Amino acid sequence: MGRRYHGVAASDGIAIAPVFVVNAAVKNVEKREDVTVEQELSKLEDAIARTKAELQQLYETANQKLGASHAQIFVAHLQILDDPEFVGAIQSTMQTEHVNVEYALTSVTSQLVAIFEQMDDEYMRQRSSDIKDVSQRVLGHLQGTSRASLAALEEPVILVAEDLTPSDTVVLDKNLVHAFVTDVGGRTSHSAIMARSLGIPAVVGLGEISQAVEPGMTVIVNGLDGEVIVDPTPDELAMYRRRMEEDANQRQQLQALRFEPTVTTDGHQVELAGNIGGPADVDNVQENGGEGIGLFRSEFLYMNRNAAPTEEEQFQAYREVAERMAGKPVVIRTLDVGGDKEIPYLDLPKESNPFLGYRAIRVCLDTPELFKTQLRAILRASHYGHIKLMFPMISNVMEIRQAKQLLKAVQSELRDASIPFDEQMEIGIMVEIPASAVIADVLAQEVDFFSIGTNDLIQYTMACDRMNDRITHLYQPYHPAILRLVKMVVNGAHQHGKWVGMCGEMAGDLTAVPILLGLGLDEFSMSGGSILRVRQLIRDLSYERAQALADEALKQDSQQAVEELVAKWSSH
Ligand SMILES: C=C(OP(=O)(O)O)C(=O)O
Ligand SMILES: [Mg+2]
Repeated sequence: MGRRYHGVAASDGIAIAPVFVVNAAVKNVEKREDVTVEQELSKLEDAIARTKAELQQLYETANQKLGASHAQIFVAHLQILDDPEFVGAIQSTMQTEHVNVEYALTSVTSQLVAIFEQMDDEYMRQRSSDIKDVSQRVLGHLQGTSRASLAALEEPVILVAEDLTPSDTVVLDKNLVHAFVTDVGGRTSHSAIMARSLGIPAVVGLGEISQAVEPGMTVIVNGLDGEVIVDPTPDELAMYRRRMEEDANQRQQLQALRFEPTVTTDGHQVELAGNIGGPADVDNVQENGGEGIGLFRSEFLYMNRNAAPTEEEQFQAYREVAERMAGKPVVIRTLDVGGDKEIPYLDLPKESNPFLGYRAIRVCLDTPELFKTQLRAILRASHYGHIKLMFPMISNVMEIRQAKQLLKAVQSELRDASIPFDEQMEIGIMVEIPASAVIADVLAQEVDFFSIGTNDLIQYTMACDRMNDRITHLYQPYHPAILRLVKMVVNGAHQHGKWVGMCGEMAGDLTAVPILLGLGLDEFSMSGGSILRVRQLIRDLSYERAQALADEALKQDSQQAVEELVAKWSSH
């Protein structure tokens, strides 16, 4: 038997390929004083030239795939390599102390990082992480363990890493990277979301898998069950190759449903949409028959850069998505920063309970200039497609009113400037805090729609951190309390003639879907790869039976009882 590891099933599918270890941990740097300074200087020059070439390539790939705003970070990194304070300091350390280049590089880096980290200015503090990043790249070239080769893969591989950074994932070629496997992370971490949007299998949160494999070893990644098999036996390989084939056949067959409506056997229709983090993810939603974008996580536009994206940069991204969706709805969620989503340049305070703290709409209402820039960009883009606006983390009616007040102010500025926008744009909120679910009937009078964010709703209802792997058994989507809250939200919306969707992970969960359908959900939004399977399931169901199932599920005493009920129900 091969060695088996269990982690979080982050993106489904099966892959078999040799391992490519990303950034095989940079080896420890020793201080050596028996060096020839000339030689060390020339090694530095060479490593810097290679790092520049690598950054240039990253810049071009990012610019092409994700747009200028995402590419900007690499320009900043290139500038560091031209900065005499950095390069000059490394050279003079080698000359005055007669030490090896690796040592000079790491000691200058730590000195600069320490200086920058103490500065009051957040922008300057952010520079310290850029310097660390650039220094790692140069060191990688000096030690021959660079991440650079990731951009120049030639054979299919499975990436194994402690974690993958946005600058790694930007350059991935999904034809060659067949899966991801990482030590850290959960279903909502960056690498997991990225894998789902690329449509490749991934297992994350595996502990120390990056230490347990050697480059070139064969591994099987089973993203359906969250399992990784290292060094599989011929029997295991044969079995998983068969499963891969079945999986591929099934996907092929599902393509027949790409342009079909999602309608039950007794004629009840719902909408299936996709979740995206930016324009690059639209393809995957369209290839899988998404009827719209149910969640555009706009915070991804703010990540991996040194300053907030300008109005124009945001406008271009929103407009591109709206145009490519060609009249189909695109729900853009305003900035949801905080919790696990860090954006260093926004200078948010460190908090002991960040998920219960200063995040999302709370930050936006408190920094109206930042918020209004985004609202202007979204409104301007609304002229080019069917955009809907959504506010995250709403807990009370006052937040909605304040946000709408700011929106009104921006609308009137645009009118004054004769800039066109969609006057009828729908305004909705995420329902992801239990308080909002309970007063959904009240909130429904303030908005056009709801989208239920179960990723947060479950963690807040169960008092169970969604990132904490010690308590995953308490993170229970089918807990009757969650089902009852969903029911309250659906009823609250429908009572006032508003539609209600769900964009948390639960919307793509095949066990939950029949119950959610029966509870009356109008729209289901999920990662692109899940859409067709959910469509197939719903097209085989009767709405009447699903309603009876939902009624029964609400009466159960536990998540386990609900699971048993669904299993029994499905087999009839
Ligand atoms: C969709 C949600 O938002 P996010 O995962 O981005 O917090 C949610 O909370 O369910
Ligand atoms: Mg959320």
